[in-house]
Amino acid sequence: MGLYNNRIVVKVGTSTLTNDAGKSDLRTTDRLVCVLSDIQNMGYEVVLVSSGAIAVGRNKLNMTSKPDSMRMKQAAAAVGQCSLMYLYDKFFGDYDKTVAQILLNAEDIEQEEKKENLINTFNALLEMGVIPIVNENDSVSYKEIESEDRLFGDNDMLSAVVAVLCRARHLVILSDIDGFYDHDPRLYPNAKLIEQIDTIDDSVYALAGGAGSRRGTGGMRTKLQAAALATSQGTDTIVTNGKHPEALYDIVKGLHAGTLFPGKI
Ligand SMILES: Nc1ncnc2c1ncn2[C@@H]1O[C@H](COP(=O)(O)OP(=O)(O)O)[C@@H](O)[C@H]1O
Ligand SMILES: N[C@@H](CCC(=O)OP(=O)(O)O)C(=O)O
Repeated sequence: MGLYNNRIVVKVGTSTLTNDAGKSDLRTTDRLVCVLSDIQNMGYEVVLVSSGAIAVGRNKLNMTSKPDSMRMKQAAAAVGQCSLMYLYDKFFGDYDKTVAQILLNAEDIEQEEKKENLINTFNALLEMGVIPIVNENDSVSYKEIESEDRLFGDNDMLSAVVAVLCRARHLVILSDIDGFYDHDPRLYPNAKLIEQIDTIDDSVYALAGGAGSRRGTGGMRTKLQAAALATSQGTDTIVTNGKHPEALYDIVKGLHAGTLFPGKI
């Protein structure tokens, strides 16, 4: 079965949704919501994979530092997910859009029956013009937050899984940086942006460092893993800067933005 050419999955990371003080970056969030709504008005089906629950919860609970213990992270996620969805519902509502929340963990796609149900739910929502907003089910799926051999790893991988389930033409991973560079630009100021990567092999993984900010997790390594999965199923994957969500207009038109990992089939 082929891909849906008008279907796009967009992943946004914590580092885009929050500012340096750890509070919600309302302007960036609203601009992203505006562009996603506009793209849907242009005839595209949009799925948003959004991180941010732990950071937003942490802020709401006045936790001064990133919680170390699993129970505090899960508690922060439970509080933050609620606030995050309230914000999305409000912002998307301003553009006359309806959103839905889908919280997932690895078991939900490992079992064939659950996976089928999930695909049916996505399709039903998209047919009705709803914008599904997906996150890991952090408050129950401790494996996803902590374990090394986890399937989702973090939301980069989750977004690739969702793009594959939805058979989306495009997966766009919005980060706090313009794309994939030949070195981590935070450590190497002369690093150069790579516009297209056709093969994700060990030499490419060797260029990828970890998370850049206190708020992000995974860094470029998990984005490469996500791109490897999505492109193996034909989905074009783009890593670009979430501070400039207008790039999504170019991407749906097939124009260049950030770093492109072309789909393989
Ligand atoms: N080769 C690379 N190219 C670009 N960024 C890199 C690279 N290696 C490591 N990074 C880091 O990855 C960070 C983005 O990932 P992350 O901090 O997890 O944020 P997000 O919230 O977007 O997932 C960048 O800010 C950058 O410091
Ligand atoms: N599920 C977690 C986010 C985990 C994650 O992958 O974060 P990020 O690297 O900011 O995309 C949350 O909502 O806080």
